[in-house]
Amino acid sequence: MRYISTRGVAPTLDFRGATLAGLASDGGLYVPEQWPTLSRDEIASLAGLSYPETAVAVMRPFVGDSLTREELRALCEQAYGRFAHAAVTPLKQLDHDHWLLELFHGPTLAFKDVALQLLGLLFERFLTGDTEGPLTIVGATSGDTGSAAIDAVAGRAGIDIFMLHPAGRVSDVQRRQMTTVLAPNVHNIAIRGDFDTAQALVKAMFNDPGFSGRFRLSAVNSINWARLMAQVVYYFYSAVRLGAPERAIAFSVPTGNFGDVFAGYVAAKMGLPVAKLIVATNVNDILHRALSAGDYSSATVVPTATPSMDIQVSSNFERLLFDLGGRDGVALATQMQGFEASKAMRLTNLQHEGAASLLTSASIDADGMALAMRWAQEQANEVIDPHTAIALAAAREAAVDAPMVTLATAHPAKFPEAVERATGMSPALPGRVGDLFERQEVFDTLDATFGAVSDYIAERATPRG
Ligand SMILES: Cc1ncc(COP(=O)(O)O)c(C=O)c1O
Ligand SMILES: N[C@@H](CCOP(=O)(O)O)C(=O)O
Repeated sequence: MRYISTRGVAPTLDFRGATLAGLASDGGLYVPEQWPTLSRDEIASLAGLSYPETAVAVMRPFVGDSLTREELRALCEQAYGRFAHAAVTPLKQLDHDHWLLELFHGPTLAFKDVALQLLGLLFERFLTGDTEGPLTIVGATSGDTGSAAIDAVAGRAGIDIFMLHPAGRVSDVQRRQMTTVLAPNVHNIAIRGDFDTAQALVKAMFNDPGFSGRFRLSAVNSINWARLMAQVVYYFYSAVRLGAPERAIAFSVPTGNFGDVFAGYVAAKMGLPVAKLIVATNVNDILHRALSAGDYSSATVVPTATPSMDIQVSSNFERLLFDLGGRDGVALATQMQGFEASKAMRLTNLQHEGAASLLTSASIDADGMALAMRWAQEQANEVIDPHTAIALAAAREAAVDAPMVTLATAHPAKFPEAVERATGMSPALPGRVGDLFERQEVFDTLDATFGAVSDYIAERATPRG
């Protein structure tokens, strides 16, 4: 399998190369040259497989020659062996039509662990015997990617990680899950700005030839293809349990950076019968405006009780626009450069109408979120996190004639205040996070400027060999 950039200029890479590169050198994102497909029989044969076995079957075509089947199996068993539930991503039924897909049984209590536990192992495997010098991972987080990535790479040789989070805009649990990891290769930076600014700074460092020439940069955000590949697996795993390929399944996905829902799009491209993908946003609803009216124009980020989704520039939307727009890298580069300059863009008819056949969207406000939390509690005695509630609210509004799976992306104890406000319940942190509130925190706070952040990293990272 070869990987091409959405902007058409960067070199084509194999899976190992795309994983280590993170972002393409032309500013685009890597995508597979073509979508591999699984036949109906192959999908049916996933029934009864364990999560790691399903992961091997779904990811194998993407990995190509970069790993043998046995190597991939060993990495999946190791990655998913750390999950606290035997099913790794269990389904829970809420009523006749609605299920929750619980994605938060990993070490840091959010869906990010599903991909990042594997990505940490992939980095280690691909760096073994490599002589190009240590990897400098630079990432941006609105709360959950940061802790999952840090857990996945803390203490690993040959890797330094610099994680930017928006100061004061993540929950206490999220912040402490990052800042109390005191491994020498972990560097936490609170920036005076929002997540979009942090993400733009990360991309600017990749795109600055002086900086990226000096350090061997890589990414743990969903700009890294390997992240999305690992997330495709749970769409197959859950759909097969609910009757696919004989019946089509709908998914409602709480969405910010468009990574999780794009993984669902990939599953559909691979042949999984998906009735609908619901893109559920909070009031930071650029994606809802784009999908419903073709208007992808960024607005000021409003802080909400779903901080992980307080995003107005969604990285992975570029992958969708590329695929729907006929995979024309030159045209997409012009479209994206226009957006980067003006913060506004119209979808072409091809992109807008192409999206509508599979994707629908909803913007859910604080009241809608709280109502969904109470409904889950009253209906099924389930305490859900606010991000999950955004998607559940959208799922309950949607007119879709298919079993509906809402992706439960975080454990409610990551956001105790919002849960308590809506339901009166105070969810307890699972024992696996340990004495989080007793540990010492270490992080630095910086202005959200390229100079401040790149100088900070340059002083601490190891230059290329
Ligand atoms: C708990 C939670 N739910 C939903 C999302 C949105 O996912 P995505 O950015 O892949 O759209 C995030 C952040 O990514 C998150 O942390
Ligand atoms: N909500 C995310 C934002 C970054 O998303 P990613 O999937 O691109 O890493 C977070 O928790 O940091």
